[in-house]
Amino acid sequence: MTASLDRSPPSPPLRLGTRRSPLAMAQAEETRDRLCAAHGWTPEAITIVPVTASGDRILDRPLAEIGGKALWTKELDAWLLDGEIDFAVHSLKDVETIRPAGIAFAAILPREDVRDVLVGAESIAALPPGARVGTSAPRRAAQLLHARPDCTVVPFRGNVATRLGKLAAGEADATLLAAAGLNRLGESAVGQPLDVDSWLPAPGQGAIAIECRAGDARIAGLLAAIDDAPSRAAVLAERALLAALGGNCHSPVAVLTRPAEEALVMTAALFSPDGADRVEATARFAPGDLDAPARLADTLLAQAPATITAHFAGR
Ligand SMILES: NCc1[nH]cc(CCC(=O)O)c1CC(=O)O
Repeated sequence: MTASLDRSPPSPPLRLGTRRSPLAMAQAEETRDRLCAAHGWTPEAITIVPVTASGDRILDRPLAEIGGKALWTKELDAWLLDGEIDFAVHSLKDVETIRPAGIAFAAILPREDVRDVLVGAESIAALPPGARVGTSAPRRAAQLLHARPDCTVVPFRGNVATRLGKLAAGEADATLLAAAGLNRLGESAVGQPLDVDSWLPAPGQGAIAIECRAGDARIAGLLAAIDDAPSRAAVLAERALLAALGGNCHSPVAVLTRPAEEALVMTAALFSPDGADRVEATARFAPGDLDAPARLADTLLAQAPATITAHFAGR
């Protein structure tokens, strides 16, 4: 990361769009701080513009059931395309695989802890028999039921604090959250992180994506200063896998891409929604090679039973 020579702040200030949840606001502040540090600006150089997303308005149904597209990005996409904001910050995990024409990733911030955290028990094995586990993520539900078919999944929607509140109120015995979200909210002491060798995260988990209008060279140039190339290579590979599977952010797919001596190593697993079936495969490829993850998708689907392939459209 190199500081720009021109330290005069932009005038008028740049407008950064974000969802309103406490985690989204923390991510927006992190983005503003990194951008100001990279360019030598004071925080007034960037105005944070909060937007209520449809996904935050509808809280009584599982997301997979609402089914609508772009629940977290629709409003910010419109504001970006209309020029109401200059750039938008998202949890990459929540960004649809196919983006509107006219919107481009301008930066991926350094990836946070990628792991899921179990809150309410020391480990998956230590969950009491028949434990009720709160989650609305099909991936987490399938992973849990694969390891512990005796457990019951309780639908758990809402932001991190809401879910922890439901757990405290006894609506479930345990819940699963992303370490990245907890860390960014200053709640790193909550729960037990799950080892990635036995519990893979979601595609793009822990990464923050910053988008601008495609062709906006001024904003793209400013954002390039905070792009983290290794994180970008890993998460774009995970999105390429998801796209080739014909999956979306509600698909029971778990994946992690790790750097290994000039290469990336991707391990991915697909589940049937009830967790009964699971297939896994690993590939090693060069950063930037998006055909390799697509081939890994083919390999996974070729070895998967119909209980799994029924939930992926393939290529
Ligand atoms: N599905 C909601 C969501 N989107 C991003 C995060 C956490 C931050 C991240 O994974 O980058 C969370 C909460 C969670 O899964 O616990």
